[in-house]
Amino acid sequence: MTTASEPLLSVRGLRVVLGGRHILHGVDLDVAPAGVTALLGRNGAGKTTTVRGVLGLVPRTGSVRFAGTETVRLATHDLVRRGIGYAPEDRGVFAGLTVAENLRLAERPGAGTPDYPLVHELFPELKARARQSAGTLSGGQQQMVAIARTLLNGNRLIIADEPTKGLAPRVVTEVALVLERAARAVPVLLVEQNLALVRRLADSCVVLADGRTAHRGPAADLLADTGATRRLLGVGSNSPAHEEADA
Ligand SMILES: Nc1ncnc2c1ncn2[C@@H]1O[C@H](COP(=O)(O)OP(=O)(O)OP(=O)(O)O)[C@@H](O)[C@H]1O
Repeated sequence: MTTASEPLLSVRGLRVVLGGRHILHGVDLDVAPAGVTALLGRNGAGKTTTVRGVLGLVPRTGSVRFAGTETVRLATHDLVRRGIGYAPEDRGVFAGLTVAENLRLAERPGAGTPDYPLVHELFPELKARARQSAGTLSGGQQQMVAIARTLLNGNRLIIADEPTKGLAPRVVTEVALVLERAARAVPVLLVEQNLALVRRLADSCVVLADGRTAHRGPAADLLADTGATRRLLGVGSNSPAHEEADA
């Protein structure tokens, strides 16, 4: 069990080798038991591989403690059963199915009654659009479906991998609202490049560079330090290109 001050997820010295190449050389990160923790880094820094390492989708070494238990040797299905929900970068929404069918497919046997009351409370729009084909939803609404699926099964942590990638600024604002609502219910590890979104949502952040943790701390401190964001992320924290979510 975790105590209130203990991280929900604590990763230390995470290493991953893929195709004979060392991709992660020692990633350290903590996710608090509430709010949003942002995972940042330039393209190719190792963010997605870190998420895949945490979920056991790639062979990894080091320590991955989740809810007080060492999980680095556990299989992915065991981690999922323990309450880690994942919203992948491409959202993984089935375009030919309705919203209700997409949600039904995410119900997990053995996870108790699917928490539709929570999903409908946070996202009433999904109830209203239950019979609509998911392929006809906007990018923001599809992201809502992807996040809602992670909330159905009583998960204790949601990992959202670049939920705003490729979305228009207006849709980024919609996704920010979706994540804000989800984070009221469950802590979120948010992989994100959009610093305006990080500014708006994240309490703390972890920055990766070349497969290592280069910075950890309160998100506000990093974003207030233009020199650090330039050095670590290659952008100024007030760069207009990264302010879309404030619109
Ligand atoms: N299966 C693989 N085999 C070999 N190299 C890989 C594999 N998967 C990823 N890589 C490499 O590992 C490095 C980190 O990739 P990763 O996708 O984790 O970075 P990222 O920070 O998520 O990047 P992006 O922001 O572009 O999505 C990259 O150089 C990538 O080319």
